[in-house]
Amino acid sequence: MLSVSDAFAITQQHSLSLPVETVPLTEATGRVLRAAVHADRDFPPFDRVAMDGIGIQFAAYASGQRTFAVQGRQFAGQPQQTLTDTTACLEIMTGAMLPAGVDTVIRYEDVTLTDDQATITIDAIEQGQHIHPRATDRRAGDELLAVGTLLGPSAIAVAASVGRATLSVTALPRVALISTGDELVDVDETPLPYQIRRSNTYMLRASLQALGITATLHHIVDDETVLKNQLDRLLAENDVLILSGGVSAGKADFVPDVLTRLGVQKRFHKIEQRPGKPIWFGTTADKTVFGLPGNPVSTVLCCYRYVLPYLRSSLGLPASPARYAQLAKSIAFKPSITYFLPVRLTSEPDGRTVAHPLPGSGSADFANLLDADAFMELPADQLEFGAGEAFPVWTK
Ligand SMILES: Nc1nc2c(c(=O)[nH]1)N[C@H]1C(S)=C(S)[C@@H](COP(=O)(O)OP(=O)(O)OC[C@H]3O[C@@H](n4cnc5c(N)ncnc54)[C@H](O)[C@@H]3O)O[C@H]1N2
Ligand code: MOO
Ligand SMILES: [Mg+2]
Repeated sequence: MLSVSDAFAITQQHSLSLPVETVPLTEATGRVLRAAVHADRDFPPFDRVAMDGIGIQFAAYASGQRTFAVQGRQFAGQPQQTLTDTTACLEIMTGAMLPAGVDTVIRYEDVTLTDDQATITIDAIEQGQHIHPRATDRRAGDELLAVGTLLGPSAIAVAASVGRATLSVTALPRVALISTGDELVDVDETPLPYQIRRSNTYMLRASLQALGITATLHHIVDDETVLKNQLDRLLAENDVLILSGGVSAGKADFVPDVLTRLGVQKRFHKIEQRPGKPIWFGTTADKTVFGLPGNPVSTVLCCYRYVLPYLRSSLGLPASPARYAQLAKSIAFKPSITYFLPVRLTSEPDGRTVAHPLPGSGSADFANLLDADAFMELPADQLEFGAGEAFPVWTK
């Protein structure tokens, strides 16, 4: 049977080639940049006053002068003024252009100001202080935002500052989430004694929302013909189908067969792991199908470990942020398959991330995941896992 790392590699080899689209700056948050953004001017674009106060020529101060006649005021948003009398000063405000002839700024806190003169009250004045010189941060033409940037608040601010009212980003895939099973009723229905409400597709929808993807929800009964017809239609209308249930050994587990008959090429079925062993993955030339095992904990694990990384790399992001944690206490797991242990992560004062095991009562115990916030990946070739040992953790 396939190892976790081989299965992961296969999913990554088949990541989608999504087109580029243009979106308004105000709607670009959380999207992935596909055309670099460059500085249209220097950063800052002029010698910028960094403190409210007075501007002088340092030479006058150096020669012992402490009291300066106030020649005028330079506000932010005004064209540059000139200090014409090199023994006088100009009042200047943060964000203003540095007046010509001024090379040193002294804060209001460090002067006494009367109607027409300012007297410096401190001794430690340095030439050039409180000036943010032109182009010290970035130069015109510099690349500010690279392709692949996840657009967060700072990136949006930088794009705004260089006049980008629109940005080129990866188009979002069309994703359908499909529950299967005759035992399942919708959230607003009252289950009969042998029924349950479906929850997996709602979990998946919530997970995908973090990537900006709004997936559609569907349910299909355990009937081969109905399944085939519905999946045929959903394949035509979407880039990615994510199914839950119907992939194991039961007499109503039709999903793998039906997908094959629809021309979806199986890339793997089953991974050496617990939970989530019966996962199915297949592709066509431009579509991808995940058949996730129906047990809710398996669905969550497969979502965190395979589906979210797949969608991230399809969008142009790193597949998975490498995160590690240390086991809070030792654990034994005998079968030589990868064990994904539900854990609660804590951040310790010494900087460590510690994983507290919450094994729960198996892959149907999804209430356990209310306390767990990640799965720790314990490798197949190890049977005992000691307190303090570090392993990767997978989360939303
Ligand atoms: N003979 C074998 N039986 C099973 C095996 C096996 O290897 N041999 N594997 C077990 C494992 S492991 C898992 S996981 C499950 C996977 O089952 P399926 O993917 O076929 O899923 P179903 O049979 O449809 O349902 C399983 C379970 O999950 C519940 N479920 C399904 N969908 C939802 C949903 N949308 N929301 C909430 N709960 C859902 C369903 O009611 C079942 O209880 O198979 C084992 N069996
Ligand atoms: O692998 Mo199944 O996911 O244990 O219930
Ligand atoms: Mg089944």
